[in-house]
Amino acid sequence: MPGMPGNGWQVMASFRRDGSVTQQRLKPGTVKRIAGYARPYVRELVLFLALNSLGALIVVANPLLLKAIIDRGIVPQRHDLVVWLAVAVAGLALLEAVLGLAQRWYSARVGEGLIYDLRTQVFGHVQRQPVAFFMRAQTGSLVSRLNNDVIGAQRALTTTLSSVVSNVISLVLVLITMMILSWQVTLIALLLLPVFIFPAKWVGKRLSGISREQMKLDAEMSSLMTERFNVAGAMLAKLYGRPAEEEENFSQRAARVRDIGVVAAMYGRVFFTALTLVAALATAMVYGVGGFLVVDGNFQLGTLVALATLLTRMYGPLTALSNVHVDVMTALVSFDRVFEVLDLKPLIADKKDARVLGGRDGAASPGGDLDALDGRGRADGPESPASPDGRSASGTGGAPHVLDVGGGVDLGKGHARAAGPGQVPAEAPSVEFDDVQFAYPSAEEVSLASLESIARTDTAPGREVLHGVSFTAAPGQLVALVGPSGAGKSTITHLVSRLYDVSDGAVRIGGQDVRDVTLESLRAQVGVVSQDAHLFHDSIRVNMRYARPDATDEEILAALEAAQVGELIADMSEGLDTVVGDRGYRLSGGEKQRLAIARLLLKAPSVVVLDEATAHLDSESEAAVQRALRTALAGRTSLVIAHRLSTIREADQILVISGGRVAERGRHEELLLEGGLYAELYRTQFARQAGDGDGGGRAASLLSQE
Ligand SMILES: Nc1ncnc2c1ncn2[C@@H]1O[C@H](COP(=O)(O)OP(=O)(O)OP(=O)(O)O)[C@@H](O)[C@H]1O
Repeated sequence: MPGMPGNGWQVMASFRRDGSVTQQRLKPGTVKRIAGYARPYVRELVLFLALNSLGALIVVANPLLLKAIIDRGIVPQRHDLVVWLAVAVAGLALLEAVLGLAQRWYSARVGEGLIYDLRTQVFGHVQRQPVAFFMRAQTGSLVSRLNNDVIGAQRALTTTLSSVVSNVISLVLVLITMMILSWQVTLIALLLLPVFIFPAKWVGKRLSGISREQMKLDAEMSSLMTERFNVAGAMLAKLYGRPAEEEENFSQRAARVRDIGVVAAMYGRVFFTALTLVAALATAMVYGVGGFLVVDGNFQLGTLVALATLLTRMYGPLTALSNVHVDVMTALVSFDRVFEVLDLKPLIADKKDARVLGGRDGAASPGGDLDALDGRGRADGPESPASPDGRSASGTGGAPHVLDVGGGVDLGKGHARAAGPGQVPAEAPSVEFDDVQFAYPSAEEVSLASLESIARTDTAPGREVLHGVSFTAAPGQLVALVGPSGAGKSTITHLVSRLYDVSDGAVRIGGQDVRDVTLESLRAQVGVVSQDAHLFHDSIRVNMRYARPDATDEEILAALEAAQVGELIADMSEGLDTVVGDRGYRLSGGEKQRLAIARLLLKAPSVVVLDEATAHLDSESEAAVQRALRTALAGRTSLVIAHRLSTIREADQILVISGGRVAERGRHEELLLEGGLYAELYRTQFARQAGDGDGGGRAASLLSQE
């Protein structure tokens, strides 16, 4: 397009950016930190910028060659020179093409390399955040931080840097050359510039506002779709929704997206047209004024053509540079936002001198790096850790993974000690809560306001949820937690696997404070099965191996068998290769929990934390889950949020939790006779199960004796 600045689209993209970023304050040291990321790519960056500068030289060389062709070849009618100069123009074009490819190679290497570095770092760091972080942060914002901001950050080093460097160089060269050729014409051309720059700035501002609005409307429309089209949302819409109203609601949002799209397109076109028009007008003016001078013999024809060509290469860079501060700030702010995530210290991390849980020597983990989940070598290492009293502990290191436990374990009195050798961990540690106070961490401690959709208002420290909870689960004991909703049962279980840290008091496993041991060794010993156990969208084999990567198919099948899902898997045509999870084979609630129990058996932890499923299961699944649980709990110290009468009846100790305190404790029959909260709970929650052949007949009769 004649008079069209080569990088018109790029210029427009720059004006679309949100100009308000320039008001943001960067954290001190951001630029220095970015330089740290650029360091591994210095060689590529230098070569890239050198190639860019060479490209800028060609921008000027080309019009000068045209001038030479006209003034030295065409006008004096020198055929040889015309041919040679034309060949030179062609050669230059070829060189430009090669330069372009080389530039792209280096910019892609630097850019993609940097994206890779940042992305893997952010992923690793986010993974180490406590679960509280994920409860607050919106998955969408988090993924966007991993994608958009990381990409925005790399732009700082490639696109923005290169456009600044090449625009400055080419602009300086173009202006100098034009001045040399004719300072009068150059001045006239420059006079036209404000005619464009000011309206461009105005349209640019409008454009960036429209772009922002467009993104917001797009996001709203997408989230409406995501919410309505996920399984739970679709189900709710089917049961309660009014399709006509849903459609109307959606069409209103889509219409706003459509309308703003039209406005954005028109503003974009106006901007682009103005840019092209000014360059074309300037060209006309140069030809008008310069042509006059050529006719009068004051000016060579070639000079005129060179000036007109150079002119078209002046407006693009000038306009781009007039908005460069927005580009640079956008890129820097992206870096800042990525750094913000990287700087969020994980609330739960290994202490510098963290020991291996149950470790014989309790040696400090290597390196002592707060960020690193160290102690790996020890946890999986050959030395078999032992509990403090010198007995060999299991779960970490040398825990036997033999799963020959399908034969039914007597869960009657003393069930915990019923496990034979080689079946389950030989010795389980005690679990002790010592005057535990706990408040959920405040948002400020665990999250970033910018990752939450609604502005964070609850910066106040969380209200205390547990008040002086003390109890001890002796090795191999089954402790059942019961209590009204919101009493703090789940919270207690979260503290065992250190999903959160206590505010005061201590949680000890085998006598060791969980805060003093490595997370890796802690999680190797503590197995958790939640109510709605999550399975990845992958094969059963992969899901099972998540618990123990080196498990053989035989071991997996044995675990499945012991968890009462062996038959189900055997009936599947693809066996262990069957894909389960969100979009895979649909498992029932009971099957899912049994699969999770199988995963736990494979892990062979010595402490089990379990939230029994409340979902109503038919009596067959119920019995199967119950059998699976017996296997899972045998010989292990277990803390179970109990919803089944059979479990609480078998518990060595029942803790009745109420309002964050242990209100009552004892065995089933003792507590029933006390006639307190437990008896009340029994009446409202569990007595019903007594009639379901759950072995609660005796309990029911006890109650009726009151
Ligand atoms: N992530 C959280 N952040 C802040 N407060 C929380 C969080 N989770 C739970 N709470 C609060 O802690 C208290 C105890 O909740 P918890 O989930 O432990 O109760 P629960 O006894 O397990 O209840 P349910 O039987 O209904 O699951 C409740 O008042 C709840 O509102």
